Amino acid sequence: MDFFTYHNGELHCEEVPLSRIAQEVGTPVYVYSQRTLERHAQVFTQAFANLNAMICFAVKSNSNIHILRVLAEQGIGADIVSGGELYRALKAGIPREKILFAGVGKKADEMEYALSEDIFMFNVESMEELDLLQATAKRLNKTASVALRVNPDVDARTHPYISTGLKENKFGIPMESALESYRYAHSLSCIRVRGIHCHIGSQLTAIEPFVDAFVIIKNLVRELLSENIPIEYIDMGGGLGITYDQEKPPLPTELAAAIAPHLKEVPCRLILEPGRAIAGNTGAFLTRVLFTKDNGSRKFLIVDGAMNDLARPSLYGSFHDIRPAVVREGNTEVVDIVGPVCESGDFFAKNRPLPPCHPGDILSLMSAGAYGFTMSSNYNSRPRAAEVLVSGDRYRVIRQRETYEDLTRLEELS
Ligand SMILES: Cc1ncc(COP(=O)(O)O)c(C=O)c1O
Ligand SMILES: N[C@@H](CCCC[NH3+])C(=O)O
Repeated sequence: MDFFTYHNGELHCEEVPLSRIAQEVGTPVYVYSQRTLERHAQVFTQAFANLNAMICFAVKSNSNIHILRVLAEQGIGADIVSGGELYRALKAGIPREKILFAGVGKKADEMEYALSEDIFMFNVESMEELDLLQATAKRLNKTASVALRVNPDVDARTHPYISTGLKENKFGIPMESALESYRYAHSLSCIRVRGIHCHIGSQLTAIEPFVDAFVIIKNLVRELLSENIPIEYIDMGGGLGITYDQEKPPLPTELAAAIAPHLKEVPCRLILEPGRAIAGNTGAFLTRVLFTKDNGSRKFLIVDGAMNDLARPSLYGSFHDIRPAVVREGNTEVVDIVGPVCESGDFFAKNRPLPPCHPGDILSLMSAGAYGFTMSSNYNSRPRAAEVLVSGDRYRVIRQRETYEDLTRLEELS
């Protein structure tokens, strides 16, 4: 459920008409609904409350510090993948004891930063990484709490670019060597083994892959415990999908119910790292129609947003619902919605039926709250979009639109 709805033919975010934001802040612009964000955080947290799960939001999905602050107020922690995300999480007031550091390629300076901030846990993905963490912790006279990320070889049945739990993927430690890797980790003086981590992919719309992976992990945990290797936490990562189009992903309560009987069999606390399920449907991306163009066989709407602002359609062929901010009467037309970037891959939708649109009209690309702004770039020297947070009948800019000066600021060397 979200709070983007039409009133009298005008699309609103909570009580604010999107056309007003477009007019006052300009386009392209990301608009987030605080009420939706809070609701999603609460629904997710409550679904797993009986299981006493720790919820760490995947900062990569939306890293604006104002969004993170809203989530921190809901008691949510952070799953980070870089020093930059750690900086943001701390700045947003996420308590260090709720911060997990994941990722296949952590650098020594990032480990040093995280160790000096005493974060909760590192999710380690290779033995070389473990050695570097041991050496770094030793140098700083610290102990690093660790979970090893294992790769259960389970098919998440999602887009291949965001499937991470198959043997062919770069993520995690293979199941065959997991036991041996844990024994080694347990022997290191500055490593405290505390958990096990697994994340099989993103935008999952079936429950079975989660359960299959959980059962594999549970069995491994039993083996580890029998060797007196202490596993206090099972971190199942993120991955729960959302509805972009017609998908019917499991509800958080359904996922909780499916995992609960297995979790009972081991003395571990559950950790989850949702990104999209919390942030995805809290955001919309607004773009203005610049021109229309009919080349005889196709009709194009050329808009002022582009693949640099919202990469998902170009990158994965993803579907985002597109709604006019103000609905015009008239016959539906089938159009390609494309941006100004010099690539044919710069499109938001192809062959999409839309009500009639004219230059100046505002279109809203829905479900853009996760992996939207965070994946944006300055390609074609396009300043990145502004971000706005709506609460009730008010809104505030939570990230200013970049300027031309911002584009060259770091190149001014003398
Ligand atoms: C380790 C890890 N945790 C959590 C997430 C968040 O995933 P999602 O946004 O699908 O919940 C990701 C991204 O897929 C990830 O790689
Ligand atoms: N960027 C991807 C999700 C990646 C998940 C990263 N672990 C998307 O937009 O769907």
